[in-house]
Amino acid sequence: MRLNPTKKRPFVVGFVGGIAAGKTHFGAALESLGAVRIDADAIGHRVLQDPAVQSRLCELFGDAIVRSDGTLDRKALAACVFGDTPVAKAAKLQLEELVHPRIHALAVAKLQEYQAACEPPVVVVIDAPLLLEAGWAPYCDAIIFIETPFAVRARRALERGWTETHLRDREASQLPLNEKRKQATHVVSGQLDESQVAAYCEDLVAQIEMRSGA
Ligand SMILES: CC(C)(COP(=O)(O)OP(=O)(O)OC[C@H]1O[C@@H](n2cnc3c(N)ncnc32)[C@H](O)[C@@H]1O)[C@@H](O)C(=O)NCCC(=O)NCCS
Ligand SMILES: Nc1ncnc2c1ncn2[C@@H]1O[C@H](COP(=O)(O)OP(=O)(O)OP(=O)(O)O)[C@@H](O)[C@H]1O
Repeated sequence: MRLNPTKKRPFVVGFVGGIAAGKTHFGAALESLGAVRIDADAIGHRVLQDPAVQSRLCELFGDAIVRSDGTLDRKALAACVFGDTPVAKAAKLQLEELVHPRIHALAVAKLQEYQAACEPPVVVVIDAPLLLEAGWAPYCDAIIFIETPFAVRARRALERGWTETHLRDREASQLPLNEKRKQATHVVSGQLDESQVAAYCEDLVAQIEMRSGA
């Protein structure tokens, strides 16, 4: 039996950049053109709801990370793991050792599901803030760095309820921006207006379709 020899493989786009650079924004624009998006933050939040994960987190960080109604307090957990002290750094490693393999397995399963679909999507977007750090680059056909100045990102993060310190603490624990930029295959401004973002994504999809002969 031949297995659908003409079936096209989806083109996988990973977005990287600073926090609040606009990765999800570009991903959503691609989704509106028919792409599907794998959202690593959302998968991470699901993993944190796993009772076995929660119980291990309580062993590691104490019961204060769980609210009185039994749900995990992500803000409290964030306070344990993001910071410049050796204790916070060790705590972040412990959290990542616990959740990253689970996030990775779920994301890869999702990617394989899209790849095996009878009618695979033309584009799969991987929206993973730690795409490079967590070793997901080999899954990507293109890695797009979104270039957005710190001041703009700080304003966006503020609107999300973060302080500048939150932003700096988290960003300090990621790969430096110049390194992310270096490892990318494309660079785009994170300050494009809506119609420019749409035009960029339309052009990208057109190039991908042309390449794959779709
Ligand atoms: C620490 C947690 C509980 C904080 O939850 P919170 O709701 O405040 O943040 P959220 O998950 O929405 O992440 C927001 C942003 O923080 C940054 N961030 C999250 N985790 C990390 C990390 N381990 N290292 C560096 N930056 C991180 C990312 O830029 C992310 O987009 C949560 O981020 C978490 O469980 N992180 C570990 C899992 C992880 O690494 N997720 C990233 C996807 S691979
Ligand atoms: N080009 C843009 N113009 C105007 N606002 C934007 C633009 N790009 C992103 N934003 C806004 O900035 C905020 C952060 O964007 P987004 O969530 O896409 O960033 P992110 O890189 O995915 O963030 P994170 O690092 O937390 O995953 C959102 O409120 C979004 O609507």
